[in-house]
Amino acid sequence: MSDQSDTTTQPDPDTVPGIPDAESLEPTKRTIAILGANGDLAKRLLIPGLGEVVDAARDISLQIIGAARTPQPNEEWRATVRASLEDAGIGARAVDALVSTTEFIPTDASDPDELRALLDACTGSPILYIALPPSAGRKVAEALAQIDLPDDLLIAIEKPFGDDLADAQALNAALAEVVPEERLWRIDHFLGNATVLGMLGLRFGNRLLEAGWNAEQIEKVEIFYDEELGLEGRAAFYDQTGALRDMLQSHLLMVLALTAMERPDAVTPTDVHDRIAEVLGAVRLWKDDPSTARRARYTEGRVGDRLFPSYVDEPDVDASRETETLAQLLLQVDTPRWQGVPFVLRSGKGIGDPRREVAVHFRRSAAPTGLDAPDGHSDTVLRMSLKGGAVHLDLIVTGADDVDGLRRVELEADPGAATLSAYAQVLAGLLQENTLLSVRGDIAEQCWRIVTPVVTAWAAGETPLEEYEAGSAGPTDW
Ligand SMILES: O=C1O[C@H](COP(=O)(O)O)[C@@H](O)[C@H](O)[C@H]1O
Repeated sequence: MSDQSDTTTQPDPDTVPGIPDAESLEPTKRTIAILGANGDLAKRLLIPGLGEVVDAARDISLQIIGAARTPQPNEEWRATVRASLEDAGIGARAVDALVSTTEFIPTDASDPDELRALLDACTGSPILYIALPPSAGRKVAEALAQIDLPDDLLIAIEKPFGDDLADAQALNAALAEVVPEERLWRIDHFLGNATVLGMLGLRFGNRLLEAGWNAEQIEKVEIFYDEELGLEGRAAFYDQTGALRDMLQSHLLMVLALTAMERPDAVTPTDVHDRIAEVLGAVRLWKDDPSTARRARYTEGRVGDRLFPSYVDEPDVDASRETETLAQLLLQVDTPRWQGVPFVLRSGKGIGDPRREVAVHFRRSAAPTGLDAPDGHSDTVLRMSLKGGAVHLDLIVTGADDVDGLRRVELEADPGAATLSAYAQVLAGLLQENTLLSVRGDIAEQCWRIVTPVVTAWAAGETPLEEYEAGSAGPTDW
């Protein structure tokens, strides 16, 4: 039985540490040169994200340079930038400032001389933003290693960070030849999600939760990020990537890390990253068994008012590839705090009524006989939404006139909408030179280590690729 209480608590934002405040950006003149500027990511997320930061912070001066191998007239590029910003609802002042200064420079990202020319064209402190497929990152790093670089250069690189563990290690080594770690941002926009970093405030700002955040009190943790979206024309990227690499290997493991890590001494990049690395170092597949990981892909179905073809019939999909559109991992965290607690991570595309939350299921209390909740679920559940940041606590209470009539009520704490989207929040960190919301190199490698046995088992065909109808809830019997 579920019941919506009207009890709403509003946490004081000042007590929740972490997310950089866009209003507090220092006046800076920067140029961000985007390698892969004609890609979907640049237009759909990166340029709008930069627009959001410029819109929110009046004192930042940013120039965007688009760079890609295929030449593009400046006028065409400016129109692209304008459309991308306007479609995202960026204010006219920021749109005009960014469009009036942007230019396009044709660049072969593996050619040292062309990279040198690109950096020379930057009028502000340069940021080289690598928005290219994982295989291209190393070539860029190797080309950069052959030229003199400006001392103030920052490098950002998009996920997935490499194709596998060995590739991520090689990419880390190549990038380390070019810039020190504190000038390198591995982008994972989930770190800018208000819920994810807000986890620090929620967990460590509430003694009640802090005291019960362990295996003695918690039965299981679910981290779900299902989406209604399907392939959306991204076959070139997604068909070689799949849900495990696209969502779980990067984003959902970061969410797990913030959920399960020990308390950092301070919310500084070093302290937080050390705690993240430590907890991820203790994560393994449940009982080290790759068959606990599951995969599936959608078949034809209706999602809302859209009719999805089967994944294999989507344009440019190679049906022989066995790409999964939904992946689930069952993990254990081998720290004293989490012995025996399963962590379920799942993300799927083409899901109707998708769940996007961290759900912490507390163990059942030893209520006296006769006080069991009528629906059989007497456990308390804390749900942290990964879309919007609201926190819900499902509690069991006694009915007002009936001491053994238990019912479930839901308390909601909604911190309200963040000024910046998750993507823009991470970009604000980059423009502020704050690495808190960047994925440190060792952390990126831990993420790959965790999923490697699954990648291997799936490549060997050891786990069946199941099917679910687009628009359904996905497989529910796992
Ligand atoms: O990085 C990615 O994330 C999105 C989901 O994040 P959202 O903030 O846009 O909801 C996912 O759709 C995409 O496949 C993936 O590459």
